[in-house]
Amino acid sequence: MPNPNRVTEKLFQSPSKYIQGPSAIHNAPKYLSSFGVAPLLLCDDFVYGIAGEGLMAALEVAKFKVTRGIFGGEASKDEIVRLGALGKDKLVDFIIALGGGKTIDSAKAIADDLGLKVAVLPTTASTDAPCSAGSVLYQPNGKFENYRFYSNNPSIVLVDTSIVVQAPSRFLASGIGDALATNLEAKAARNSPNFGGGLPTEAAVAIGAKCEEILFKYGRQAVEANRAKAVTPAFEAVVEANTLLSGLGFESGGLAAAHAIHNGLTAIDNHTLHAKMHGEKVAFSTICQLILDSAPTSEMDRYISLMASVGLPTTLADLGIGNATDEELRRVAALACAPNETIWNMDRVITEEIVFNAIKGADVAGKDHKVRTGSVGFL
Ligand SMILES: NC(=O)c1ccc[n+]([C@@H]2O[C@H](COP(=O)([O-])OP(=O)(O)OC[C@H]3O[C@@H](n4cnc5c(N)ncnc54)[C@H](O)[C@@H]3O)[C@@H](O)[C@H]2O)c1
Ligand SMILES: [Zn+2]
Repeated sequence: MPNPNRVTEKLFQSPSKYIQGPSAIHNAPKYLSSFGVAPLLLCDDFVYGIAGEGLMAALEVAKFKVTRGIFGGEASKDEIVRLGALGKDKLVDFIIALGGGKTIDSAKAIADDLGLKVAVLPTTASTDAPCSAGSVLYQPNGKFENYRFYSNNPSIVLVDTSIVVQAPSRFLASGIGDALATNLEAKAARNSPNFGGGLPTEAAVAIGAKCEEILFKYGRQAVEANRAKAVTPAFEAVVEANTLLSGLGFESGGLAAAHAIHNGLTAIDNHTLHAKMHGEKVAFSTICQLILDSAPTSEMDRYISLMASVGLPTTLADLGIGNATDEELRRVAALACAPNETIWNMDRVITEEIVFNAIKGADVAGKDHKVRTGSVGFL
């Protein structure tokens, strides 16, 4: 019987404009002039100090009437309602997100609530948040709450690499962990609808592959450049891979097991684990994805070597849960297999038992790699 619900059309979505370069923030007034005259500038106190103050001054010179919204640190409903009320009260006509993934996710939600456009100015290259039409929301205590999807992507994403290079290299490495999952998950989810509800286009497939190519070519070199605070061509390439290519690649390509297992890890209550960055948890989960993909050892080694070379976790112990019991890992697998999870985008047979075994298989693959290379990691 033909399935009447089967999606047949392809769909690709993206921000309207992406700008990246050293000192790009100086051109923000020019790029933002078509959006309105009274932005709500959302950033936390730390980011205000390193970039917000300068941006605010430049916008005021260009005659924008800027309202500063001080982001409290969690992408929670409470925070979104509080800052949305501020924006409404001050009659703002567009939103600017300046900061990391949580600031960006909150700004997207505020813009959607107020029916306004959002301009995203990431100050780290640590996640896929800048380009996507979605937010990951949390409870004020940091527990995952829900995903929220929007009909539009951010209108503009502007990345100033002179600011991003000032961030600790752990942020760039974490972005590499997140971006390394993109191509593998898109390949595993090739025949399932993407986040826009259509099938992946050839462009999305090519973007995922290009993203991965750049990470293997320049990932380690970029992290070293970041440590030296040097904006080099390798650094620029990896910032683009982490931010633009991975963002477009995951949203229009699709996610699979790696992000589902990342979400499943919240089933374990462990402080060290939860202090890990998004991309660090995704890195280990990507090894699980490789196991489920039946990747040969040589292929596993290629990914694990890159992860290890930039300090990403490759074992459960690296994540702080080396002593996790089978019962705990089964809870991770169960959560990764929740009905709405992206793991179901995969073509292969998936059960909680298969995922539990993949987690154990990934852990021993990471351990085996450490023994063979004598590496101890430096996280
Ligand atoms: N919406 C999406 O598509 C998507 C995709 C992936 C991840 N995410 C979300 O992104 C969030 C993680 O984002 P994150 O890793 O950027 O962390 P984050 O937003 O929590 O930021 C971490 C810290 O970095 C600081 N910071 C920002 N810029 C800095 C700089 N240049 N130098 C030094 N410190 C700086 C901030 O002040 C903050 O304290 C998670 O909530 C995750 O769920 C969203
Ligand atoms: Zn991610």
